[in-house]
Amino acid sequence: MPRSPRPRNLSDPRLLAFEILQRVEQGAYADLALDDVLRRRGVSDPRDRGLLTKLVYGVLRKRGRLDYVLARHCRQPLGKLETKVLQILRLGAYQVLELERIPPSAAVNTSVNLARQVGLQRASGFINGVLRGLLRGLPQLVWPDERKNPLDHLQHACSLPRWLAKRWLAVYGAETAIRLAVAQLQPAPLSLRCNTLKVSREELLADLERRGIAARACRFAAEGVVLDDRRGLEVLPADWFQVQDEASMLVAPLLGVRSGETILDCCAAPGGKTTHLAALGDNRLAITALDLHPQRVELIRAGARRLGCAGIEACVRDMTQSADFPAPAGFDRVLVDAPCSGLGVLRHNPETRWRRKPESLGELSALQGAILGRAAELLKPGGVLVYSVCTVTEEETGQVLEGFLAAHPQFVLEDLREVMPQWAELCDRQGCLSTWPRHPFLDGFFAARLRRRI
Ligand SMILES: C[S@@+](CC[C@H](N)C(=O)[O-])C[C@H]1O[C@@H](n2cnc3c(N)ncnc32)[C@H](O)[C@@H]1O
Repeated sequence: MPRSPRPRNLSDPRLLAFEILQRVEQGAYADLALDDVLRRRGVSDPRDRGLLTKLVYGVLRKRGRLDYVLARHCRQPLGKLETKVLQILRLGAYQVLELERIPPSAAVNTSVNLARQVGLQRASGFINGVLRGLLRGLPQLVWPDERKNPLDHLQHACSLPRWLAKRWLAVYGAETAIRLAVAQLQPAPLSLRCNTLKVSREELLADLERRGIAARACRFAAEGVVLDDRRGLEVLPADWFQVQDEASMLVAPLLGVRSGETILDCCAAPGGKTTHLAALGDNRLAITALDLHPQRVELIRAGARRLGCAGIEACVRDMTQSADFPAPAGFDRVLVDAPCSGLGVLRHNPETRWRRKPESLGELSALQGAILGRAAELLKPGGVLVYSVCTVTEEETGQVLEGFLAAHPQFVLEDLREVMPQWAELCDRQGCLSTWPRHPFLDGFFAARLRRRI
């Protein structure tokens, strides 16, 4: 007689991780799915919350490594397995290979139990067999050699999809590509942008120190703080900071806003850079913040309210369409922080590496070009236009820029090494900001500053 499914412990981190990974498989964003589960299921024990976060992000980041090892102990190709079974195998393999504090036998047993809890008792013997085989084979495990076979090393040891491994190898060479890929396997540091409308970075750091919470100033971003202790998020007043990666904090200052100016932020949601611009302008700017999605425009408004930003008007607009609003050539400065592949923010959104396909880069490039062209019409002669993306693929950076400059001879590219000499080491040969590959521990951001001739 088949055994009946085990009763579910609804706050079991492994069960919740399995559910989240299933949702991600169906298209959800890992961070949103995780937040949603933490909120609705009330996982109160901080250790359970920690394990759940580790399991979800770890499996997504290291999927390439896990699959390499699992494939050696599974008679069928992994692609032929039922997705739910593969997910449980990955969760089990992740605990065996990467979580030293979980005894390997416990990792196997809890995986078998998990299979029973989710109605996969028929696969529990198979899961047990594969994971026990993996355990036995661990002493013989050899990763592809980084010198002899850097492509396989990037794919399997560094967990990149093969197409991306090939690209990075071609663009950066083996050593740099591997350094970059290894850095993207680490969790991102928790960095905050200090809201200078309310507090200075020195005051914020001093406050954290008084509370015994370890934190330090970011290296490049003037308002940036890295928190070594997540408790900082709970003790600081909510209007003192915005969670934001250091590389993302480098974009708004490139506009060089001045008090009283009119600013257009074309792709503004959720508003990290809009609120940064408001702070840089000391709340004395008129900022029009647009985004395609109404629910995301709400996020801009909520962020502005929380941080005490004035002068922001947030509206729903499709920037690829020629609309009657905003008025042509009306803005002193324009930011196009365009929708992109997100291949520079793999530490924050680890599912992107598996979701993104090389075919989509051409479409994104066309979309970015269309938005940039429309944005250019809205800038005053003599004004500054900043184009930025959280990726560094040539299609979405150099090619967009080249196409734009060819079609808009009234624009010139400015050299950011002159505008921001303190960030010269973050700039490429054209004088555009390009954090990778020199700084693999920042997110991969690209930004170019253009000026419209008078
Ligand atoms: C990289 S995100 C912007 C991040 C934002 N600047 C920040 O710092 O918080 C790109 C945004 O572009 C928006 N978007 C996509 N297509 C658009 C379009 N055709 N017109 C306007 N916004 C668009 C997306 O909804 C998304 O919010």
